[in-house]
Amino acid sequence: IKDGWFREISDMWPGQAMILKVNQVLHHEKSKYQDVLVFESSDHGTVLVLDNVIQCTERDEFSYQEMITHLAMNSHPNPKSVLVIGGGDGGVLREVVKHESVEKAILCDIDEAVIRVSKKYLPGMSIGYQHPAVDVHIGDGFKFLADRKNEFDVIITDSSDPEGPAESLFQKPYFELLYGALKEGGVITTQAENQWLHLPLITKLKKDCKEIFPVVEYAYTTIPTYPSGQIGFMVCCKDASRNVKEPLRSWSPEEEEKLCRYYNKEIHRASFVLPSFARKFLS
Ligand SMILES: NCCCN[C@H]1CC[C@H](N)CC1
Repeated sequence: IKDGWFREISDMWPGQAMILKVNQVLHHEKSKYQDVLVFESSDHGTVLVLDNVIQCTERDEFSYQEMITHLAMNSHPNPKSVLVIGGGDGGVLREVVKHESVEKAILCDIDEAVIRVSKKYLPGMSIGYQHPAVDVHIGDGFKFLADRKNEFDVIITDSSDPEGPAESLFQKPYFELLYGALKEGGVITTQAENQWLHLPLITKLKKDCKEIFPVVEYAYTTIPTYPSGQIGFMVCCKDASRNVKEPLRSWSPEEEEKLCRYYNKEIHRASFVLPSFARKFLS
């Protein structure tokens, strides 16, 4: 932070940077895995930063948390057991438990500091931890999955970027583990980066996933404070006949209004529609 501004400078998005005005720093520590910073911004609410990368701001986190969750949950006929890998801020859990079918929601994040800090400074997201169906496991998602077979209907990988603790969550062995941990007809979504910045990585990710899952589709959402203003998701299903681009289940318009600020059944469909420069690599 310099002269009252936070700059998200990284070699993952060379030559550009999101910059947010800082009112005050609320917390800063070196956890076992990463640098953890929380600050009050002038216009984006409280902001969580890990290793100098914006993870979420109160102003626009709902876009990412709703889309990564409901693209998966509404592509499954009856999701009862759900696993979140990463997601320590609790936002995805908050979205998962909006589905009445959920009987068990496990969250596995490697860094206890993110959970601790989110419970203290991000109440609107960490509210997800309060639901009775939720269990929290601190550990490496890769290891957690290794001995879980045929257990989950939906697995959501809400990760940071490939540079850092989440590196293994972008490689093919991880997707083999996801496949094995899913029950029949299971669905996964993963944080799959930005089509303007990471097209080669996303192309490789889709290729790897297609060697494991019969259904693999890339979708994206708009989110102002992420690099280049959007982030994508890989949506995969074990059931070859499932069209994840169409919501299998949906809320009524009234319920949608009450439950979500970004996700709706039309945007579920629209999120898979890609610009030509990306479509030729990702379809
Ligand atoms: N629930 C927190 C979201 C973490 N995902 C982010 C995606 C974009 C990245 N540059 C940083 C992490």
